[in-house]
Amino acid sequence: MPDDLTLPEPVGSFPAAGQPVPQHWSRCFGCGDQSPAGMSMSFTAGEGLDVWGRLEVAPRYQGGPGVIHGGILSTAFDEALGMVCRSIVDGPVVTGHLEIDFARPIPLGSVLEFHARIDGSIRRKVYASAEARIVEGPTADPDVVVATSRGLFLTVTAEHFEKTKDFVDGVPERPFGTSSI
Ligand SMILES: CCCCCCCCCCCC(=O)SCCNC(=O)CCNC(=O)[C@H](O)C(C)(C)COP(=O)(O)OP(=O)(O)OC[C@H]1O[C@@H](n2cnc3c(N)ncnc32)[C@H](O)[C@@H]1OP(=O)(O)O
Repeated sequence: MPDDLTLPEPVGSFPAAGQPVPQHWSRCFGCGDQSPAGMSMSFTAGEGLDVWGRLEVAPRYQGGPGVIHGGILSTAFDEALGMVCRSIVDGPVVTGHLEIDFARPIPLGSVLEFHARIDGSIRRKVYASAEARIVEGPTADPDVVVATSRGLFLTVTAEHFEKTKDFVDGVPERPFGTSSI
């Protein structure tokens, strides 16, 4: 992380502390309410440049026997870190780099709480970090951090999605999306 980062003021569009942070896109796999196979994560604004997120670990998120798939957990962190960028960016961001440390197994049936914060920004780059705790479920302990993450997000313009925006319901000539099978 660069040592010349700044911590901007929150943007006016970011909700007040304790208020829901709305989905950024209804079809988003992480937070969208029109993504039936998605994760339906919800978010609340924190006191500063931070958000709280919630994920119910459904049985279909299974990786190893009885535990969450690491890719699902990575997706949840991606979403939480992207969401906190909204505290300082009034426009779209995309993930440039994402890293995860998996500290404890997370059983299916858990409810995970994410706390994500802005570490700083410079030019188009926003650095954020987060941790996750199990707050409900068989091994719930709000004092134990079960995973941590850091990410770099880049602000982009609407033009970034220009070539893909017509594919929101799938690629028409390819009924199974972009797969060749
Ligand atoms: C409505 C609200 C929604 C907000 C809420 C959003 C929540 C969404 C949550 C899900 C988000 C996703 O999963 S998004 C999907 C996954 N991500 C993607 O598809 C992105 C694919 N990658 C790209 O399109 C591109 O590589 C970009 C846009 C990330 C960067 O390309 P670019 O725009 O040409 O930028 P570029 O000039 O290369 O780099 C700009 C600066 O960033 C640095 N940089 C770029 N990439 C990296 C990198 N991986 N690691 C380190 N540094 C990097 C460069 O060194 C440079 O630093 P310097 O010279 O300034 O020092």
